[in-house]
Amino acid sequence: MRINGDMPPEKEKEEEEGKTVSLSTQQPQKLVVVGYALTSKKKKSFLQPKLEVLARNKGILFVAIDLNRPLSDQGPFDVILHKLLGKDWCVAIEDYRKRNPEVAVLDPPDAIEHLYNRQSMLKDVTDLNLSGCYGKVCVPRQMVVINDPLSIPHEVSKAGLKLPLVAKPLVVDGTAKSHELFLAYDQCSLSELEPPLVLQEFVNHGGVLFKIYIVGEAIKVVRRFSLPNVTKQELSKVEGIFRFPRVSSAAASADDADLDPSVAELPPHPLLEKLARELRHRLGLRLFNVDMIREHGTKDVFYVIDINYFPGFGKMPDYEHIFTDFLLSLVQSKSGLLGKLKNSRFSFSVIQNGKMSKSQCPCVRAQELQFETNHHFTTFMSHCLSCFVTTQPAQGL
Ligand SMILES: Nc1ncnc2c1ncn2[C@@H]1O[C@H](COP(=O)(O)OP(=O)(O)OP(=O)(O)O)[C@@H](O)[C@H]1O
Ligand SMILES: O=P(O)(O)O[C@H]1[C@H](O)[C@@H](O)[C@H](OP(=O)(O)O)[C@@H](OP(=O)(O)O)[C@H]1O
Repeated sequence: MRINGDMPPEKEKEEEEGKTVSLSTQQPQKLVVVGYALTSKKKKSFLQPKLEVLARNKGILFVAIDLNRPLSDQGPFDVILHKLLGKDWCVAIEDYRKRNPEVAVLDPPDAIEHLYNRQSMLKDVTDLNLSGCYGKVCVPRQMVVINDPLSIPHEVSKAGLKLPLVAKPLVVDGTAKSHELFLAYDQCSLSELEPPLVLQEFVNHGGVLFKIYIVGEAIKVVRRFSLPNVTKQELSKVEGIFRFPRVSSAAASADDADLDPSVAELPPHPLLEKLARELRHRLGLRLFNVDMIREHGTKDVFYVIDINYFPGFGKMPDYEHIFTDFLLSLVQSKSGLLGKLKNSRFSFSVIQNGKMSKSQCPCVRAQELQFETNHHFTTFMSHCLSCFVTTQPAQGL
């Protein structure tokens, strides 16, 4: 396909081979091929026509990965997007990532796995210190119950958790059951719950929740309806455990609703910037969202209650622009880093010695790696590429 005038012969050849597309300007662009491995539900919500059309106009092509064929026989891909459960997929994509460091695989399966457990999911937030960022970000007090439901009332009182409590299945595995949540008003009824679960203190927040979507460096925050406050009076009168629906995941946005301004005011942007930067780095992920609430009656005390990998981006305003820009930026920063690595003194010493001391590591997570074989070096390259995209440019390069 050629839309515009003359083109150098080598470009012409590339284009005939289907590797480049010409857009409306004079510059032919290399096609960015994005392989995706998503459930049919996720494909439907994410790969909407408005995304595919804009992507095509920007030279990005989405290609479905065939799960019945080896990944290595497919592609070549520039980027892989994936959200599938199961050990087999994790092993296959991890292996592919190691062997193909030039492909931006979003995201590493072990980092995604970290979010599939409601205990580990919030750990990085607990460790954060965002002082001086116009607000405080906490995690509700919570405990994990693995077995023996009859012991829950005693364990809860021993831990000093305050009622009401939100009971959430410990593991989030994409099933409807893993999103079945209960609100418990009294201690005795807690023994009716089915472990393994997390019991989390309910934080009054005025019925509005902030969903902070993170796509690489981009942040988008929206308001959603959430559970109403539980008053002291209600707590003293009501007993039992009550299942509640996925209220904040409904498509209805609270952005245009007539809300109390002190409840509706968005969290300060510098706070969100810092939170996103820290979590991107600590989690090693580029595609996620954070559910955050403001403690009712405060201006700047926030709680993170949930973090989701590859959430419903289709509901994020402008997602098609944000996502396509992100995909293009991945390809650009990747070629920049490869060039730097090839020319750097650092990569030379790694290849020469076949080993790297900890002090030479350009990024935090690479410190865990040792380079005894070429394969190890390839692993590092793959790791470092993802680090480069998620964090600052690596030191020493
Ligand atoms: N500690 C809490 N205090 C107050 N409300 C809470 C708390 N935890 C959860 N909620 C309410 O319950 C809803 C669902 O909780 P959570 O996001 O943890 O579950 P989920 O199953 O992972 O939901 P989804 O994946 O749909 O975002 C929240 O959006 C919020 O309305
Ligand atoms: O975008 P928000 O409001 O956060 O809600 C999402 C959930 O958090 C995700 O867990 C859902 O994705 P999965 O069904 O792949 O887990 C995701 O499903 P979707 O992508 O099919 O819309 C949403 O339900």
